[in-house]
Amino acid sequence: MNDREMSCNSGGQFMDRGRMNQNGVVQPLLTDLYQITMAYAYWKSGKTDDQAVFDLFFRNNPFHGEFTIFAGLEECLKFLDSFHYSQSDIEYLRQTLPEGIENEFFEYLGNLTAHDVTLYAIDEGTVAFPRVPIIKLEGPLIIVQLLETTLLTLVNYASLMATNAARYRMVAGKHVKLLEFGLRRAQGPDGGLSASKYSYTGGFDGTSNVLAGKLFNIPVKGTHAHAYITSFSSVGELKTRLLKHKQTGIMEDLLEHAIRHRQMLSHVLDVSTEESSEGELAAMVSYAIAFPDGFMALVDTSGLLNFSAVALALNDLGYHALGIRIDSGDLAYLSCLAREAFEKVAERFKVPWFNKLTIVASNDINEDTILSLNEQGHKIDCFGIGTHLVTCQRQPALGCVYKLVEINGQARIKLSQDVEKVTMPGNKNAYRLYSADGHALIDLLQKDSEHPPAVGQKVLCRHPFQESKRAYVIPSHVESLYKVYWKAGKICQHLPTLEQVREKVQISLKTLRNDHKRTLNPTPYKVAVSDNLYNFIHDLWLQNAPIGELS
Ligand SMILES: Nc1ncnc2c1ncn2[C@@H]1O[C@H](COP(=O)(O)OP(=O)(O)OP(=O)(O)O)[C@@H](O)[C@H]1O
Ligand SMILES: O=P(O)(O)OC[C@H]1O[C@H](OP(=O)(O)OP(=O)(O)O)[C@H](O)[C@@H]1O
Ligand SMILES: O=C(O)c1cccnc1
Ligand SMILES: [Mg+2]
Repeated sequence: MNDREMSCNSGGQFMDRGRMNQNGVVQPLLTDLYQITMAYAYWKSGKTDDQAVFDLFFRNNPFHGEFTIFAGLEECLKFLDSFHYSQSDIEYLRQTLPEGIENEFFEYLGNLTAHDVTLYAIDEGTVAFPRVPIIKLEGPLIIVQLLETTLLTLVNYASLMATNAARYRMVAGKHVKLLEFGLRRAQGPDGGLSASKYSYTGGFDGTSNVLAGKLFNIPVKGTHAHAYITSFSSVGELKTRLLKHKQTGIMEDLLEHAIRHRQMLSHVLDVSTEESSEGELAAMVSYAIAFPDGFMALVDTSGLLNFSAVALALNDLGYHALGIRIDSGDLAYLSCLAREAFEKVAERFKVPWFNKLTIVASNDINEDTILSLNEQGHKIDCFGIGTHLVTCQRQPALGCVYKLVEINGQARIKLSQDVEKVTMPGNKNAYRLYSADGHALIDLLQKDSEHPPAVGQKVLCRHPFQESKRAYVIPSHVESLYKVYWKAGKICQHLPTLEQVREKVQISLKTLRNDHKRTLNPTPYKVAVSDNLYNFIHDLWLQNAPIGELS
């Protein structure tokens, strides 16, 4: 039994604690069958030592936006590090692949590692743009081909999720807290964990997903569900009403305090005590007894009276409630109503901290809901967002692809009727050119043999396919986008923590002009090729495009 099997059998799907962890389900067989059948055919045709270059890139930004956040790199590196077919993998392949596969091939697979591969990538957490490879791999054709599907599955959802989260963060503004509540609606358990991890990367503040909290060191947060309220129908059901005073240590009847305050509050808030449910009061009292320092209650329209009564009762015993969650109705209106009520109570009962009670809102929230709530004016401090965040409702997949661009030093181009799908051939480098005010101006792809662009020097940037579209750029700063992350069997960069990647996202987004980031009709960010690469692509295109015949 190898390490991987042991770690799965010992109950943990994920290994290690703390940093970004390798998911146990990520292993060489987590791929499409055709990668392995191609590997055999490559092997049979003597291509074992062919040297290939593959680009991993996407063609369109998601969510009708003009940027994408690159995420998933660390998982890719961990995958390369552990890449190895176990005995049982080989056994399974023997039984599964078509008959007649030579035994030596299985021996070859059994000894295969990613040690001869070199991986270049842009930093995880940076903004990325269509056609600029976010990862570039060099190495023996068979192994680099075998990595395709797994790398794509590690990057596509991670980047989509991080981008989605970053967009929610942009519309919510930096002062509102964002919590990910999506596990129950996510695409399965692994989708749920990835959603929690990468929504944190993209700018969320925490998750309700406890396992994600443990594995990735993400803050875990939560309130309570409707079930807790509806599980009580009267105060008679309370097994205890007693709570120790925080300072004196004397046990007091919390319910009694709450009922007394409820009478007075009903005048202040202009709500009759008849309108508020006794079961709800019982539920809130019992929850407050369980969490006197962390009392956060789910309120329906009528719940403000009971909440305020219990919060004032807690105050009598030396505790400060945290706030409420609203999960139905008009969230803008109800949040304003709640804030107004809290302000009244703060003044009338001389409890200034009541002004600062947190108002959490949830219920099918998406980017548009937040934009609309912003327009209407609201008093929400925190959004709990599930379904639309984790399922990426507006666009459920990012279309990263993995294309062969060079083999044995020869550039390869994939032609298509659709110009969008023509690949950028050859081994390339990528640079981001910045203006004097620190904004990213353009991403420039060059042949790897070219000199990098230099600060203060005019560089011709050409649209890859439209001859007349070109511009001179004099960069104030040039960023070489690729770093070697994996070489000779080793991760060769210091890997940032999840927290650092999260910070990187915000830093990187700041370099983008606002018109690239706005939600409605954002301006496309320019991606260009050097004059040299332009001519190279078009010569190769002509060489490879068959000449038609008219008859
Ligand atoms: N002020 C508002 N502006 C725009 N959208 C809102 C506003 N308030 C709530 N919403 C959204 O409107 C939708 C209301 O959904 P729905 O009518 O199903 O909920 P509800 O009936 O209020 O609550 P429940 O979940 O209890 O059925 C939700 O997607 C919510 O996020
Ligand atoms: O709405 P989301 O963005 O997915 O956020 C998570 C939701 O999950 C919970 O209730 P659930 O949806 O399970 O039940 P309910 O809304 O019908 O009460 C919670 O009350 C939120 O409404
Ligand atoms: O803690 C919460 O309020 C929560 C958690 C998951 C889903 N909905 C709400
Ligand atoms: Mg719901």
